[in-house]
Amino acid sequence: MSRLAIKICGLSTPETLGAAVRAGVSHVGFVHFPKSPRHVEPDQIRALAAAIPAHVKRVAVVVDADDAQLARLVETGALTAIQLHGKESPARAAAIRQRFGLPVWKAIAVKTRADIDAADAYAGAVDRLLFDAKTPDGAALPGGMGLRFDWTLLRGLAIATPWGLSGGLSIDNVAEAIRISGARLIDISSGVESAPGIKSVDKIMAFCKAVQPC
Ligand SMILES: O=C(O)c1ccccc1NCC(=O)[C@H](O)[C@H](O)COP(=O)(O)O
Repeated sequence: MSRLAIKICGLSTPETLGAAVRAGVSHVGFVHFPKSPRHVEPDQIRALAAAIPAHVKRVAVVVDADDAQLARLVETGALTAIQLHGKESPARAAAIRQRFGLPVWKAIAVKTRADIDAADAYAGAVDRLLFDAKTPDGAALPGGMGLRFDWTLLRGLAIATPWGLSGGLSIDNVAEAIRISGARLIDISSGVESAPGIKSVDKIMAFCKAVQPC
């Protein structure tokens, strides 16, 4: 079985980024969305990414970003993928992949099985799907809220597009989430924070340790 991939999302300091790298993550995520407490500007991403070894992939997280915003992020030269976390259509996702020449991930907001089924529309348009919990109408953010969905909805999922699990994961529940869902990539943000936007070195370490036996 392939090694489990871990993405820590919403990193914004050299200390916590370094902890994630030491803990063995495969991916780090930089949120570029001004309403988020985890928001980072392209210059910060460039500086932060400079200290990351090449084997750790760097994902920019955006919400319905226009081409100008995406161009500023891609021009940092720091990214290995773009994660679309808004209401981007399959056609828009495919156009972004074509225009910017980077792998594109699409976050799928999940509450019911119908949401998982609807992800089929992105086949061929994106490189990875990230199943995340649907946030309530009017929520401040479309992600990073610590909400989870019914992981059994992913059991036995047979789709060609690589996928990952996100939403409400924590040190205490991640092993169960992996066992139930069968995910081989997991993504976490608020579960390794001491306050919104403040990542904890200790929690990052403990989370990665909790994943190791899986
Ligand atoms: O984290 C944010 O602030 C954020 C803001 C806007 C769009 C997406 C955002 N996060 C995306 C992620 O990939 C999070 O890791 C994912 O939603 C899981 O978050 P959590 O439930 O807090 O682990």
